[in-house]
Amino acid sequence: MTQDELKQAVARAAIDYVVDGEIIGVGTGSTANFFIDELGLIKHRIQGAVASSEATAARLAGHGIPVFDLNEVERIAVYIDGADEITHAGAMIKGGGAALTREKIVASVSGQFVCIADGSKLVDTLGKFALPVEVLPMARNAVLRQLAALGGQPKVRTKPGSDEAFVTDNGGNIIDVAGLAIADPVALETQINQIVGVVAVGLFAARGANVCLLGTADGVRTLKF
Ligand SMILES: O=C[C@H](O)[C@H](O)[C@H](O)COP(=O)(O)O
Repeated sequence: MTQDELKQAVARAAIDYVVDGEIIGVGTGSTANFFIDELGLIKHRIQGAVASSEATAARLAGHGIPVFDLNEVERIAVYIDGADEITHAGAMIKGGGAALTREKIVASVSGQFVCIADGSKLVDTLGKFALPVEVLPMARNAVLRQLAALGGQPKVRTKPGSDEAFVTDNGGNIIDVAGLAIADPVALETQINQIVGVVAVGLFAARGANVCLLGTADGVRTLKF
């Protein structure tokens, strides 16, 4: 099976976690895109969705799914999203697509976090994937120096084919920290959250996934945490 087929399989399996009549929290990225396409097929069953990025909002709207502003919504039953890495305990690195801050916000008000990922994302220790951190632009270099002190190799993400800093949906920049072997994800998440100028860190450990639907050659595995 190709990686896309594995992503499609978990996206389809995630439909079982959609709660009828509710508003669904929807993540960002290639796996989430497969999920949005599946959600489009059952859109009559839901009230609508809250998006974790402008790209996701556009794709949802393209399927005719009503997109709600989070400020209009009191509670979200379930949040469904991909991950860049996930451990056997449900801690994740997210933000490869730069949507980590809105993803974290939407996930924080959701009852259940269902992670959908192909099998390559399951790891024993987080950190092979460079850890994304969203920062306020004026604090970019100050935060970069503090992140370097943690032992990794931080680098400002640039726009494709350019030396200019990449700009997120929130007007922030992203610093990717390579070379961290993350022994204690909750402790590192707390530590990075305390750096002034950080908007959000792509470690989802204090609030990790409740369920992971993992695409493997033998079918979709369900991990519960
Ligand atoms: O910012 C992007 C998100 O955190 C994605 O969920 C993550 O990067 C995984 O994306 P993909 O499903 O494309 O591997």
